[in-house]
Amino acid sequence: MQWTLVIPLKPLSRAKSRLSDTAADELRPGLALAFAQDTVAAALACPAVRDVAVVTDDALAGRELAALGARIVPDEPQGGLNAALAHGAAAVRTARPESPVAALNADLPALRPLELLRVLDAAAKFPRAFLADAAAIGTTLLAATPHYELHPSFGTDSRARHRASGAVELPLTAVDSVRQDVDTGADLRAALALGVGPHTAAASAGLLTPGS
Ligand SMILES: Nc1nc2c(ncn2[C@@H]2O[C@H](COP(=O)(O)OP(=O)(O)OP(=O)(O)O)[C@@H](O)[C@H]2O)c(=O)[nH]1
Ligand SMILES: C=C(OP(=O)(O)O)C(=O)O
Repeated sequence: MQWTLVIPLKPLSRAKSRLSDTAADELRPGLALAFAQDTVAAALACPAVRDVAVVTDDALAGRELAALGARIVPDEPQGGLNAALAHGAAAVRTARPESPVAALNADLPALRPLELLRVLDAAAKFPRAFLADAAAIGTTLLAATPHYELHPSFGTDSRARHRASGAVELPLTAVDSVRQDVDTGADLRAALALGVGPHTAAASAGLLTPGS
């Protein structure tokens, strides 16, 4: 199955507020962009991914992610994360009604294409399926196969909500790079330990010193 991924990205100036104890105000927009660049590049390198649509109103991020090969969809609803995802999925299905679609967070800087392949192949067996994040509280990926709506319910405690909505939780092991979202300094440290993409490696150089 060849998937279209929908990746939401809020304006960089407002992104990653929970990293404020790790990265200063003037550094966080660049970090958020780097996370998104590494996420999009790894997603596009996955053999099960046909294309990537990024829902964002950020002009700089739009240019940089389009340069990597993503389609940019303006965040027309202006209604937050789930409205942006539903809008992106609808745009995809308008163009290709039979397309399998999956929402993927933009903050997965350690994402590995072959781990994403395993997740998407597993998701292909169910109408709707999701992968819990590394903290086992949230969600990093929510997938819907053809003829099924995504019905995204991301945000705090989204794992329980997605499960309650009928989506099947994928019980995969060894897909840490798809689960490791970065919200806090501890998350960034965990992602760096897994191995991040080049944009995040450059943007985070010097941020976390050993033992800090
Ligand atoms: N297009 C769009 N994307 C959003 C919106 N809100 C959040 N996102 C994206 O959804 C994902 C998860 O978002 P959050 O965890 O709420 O926000 P964050 O910027 O990653 O981190 P915090 O500021 O620390 O909450 C990230 O990829 C965000 O960029 C929105 O209103 N529109
Ligand atoms: C939006 C989510 O992630 P975050 O932890 O980045 O808020 C989520 O887990 O549904």
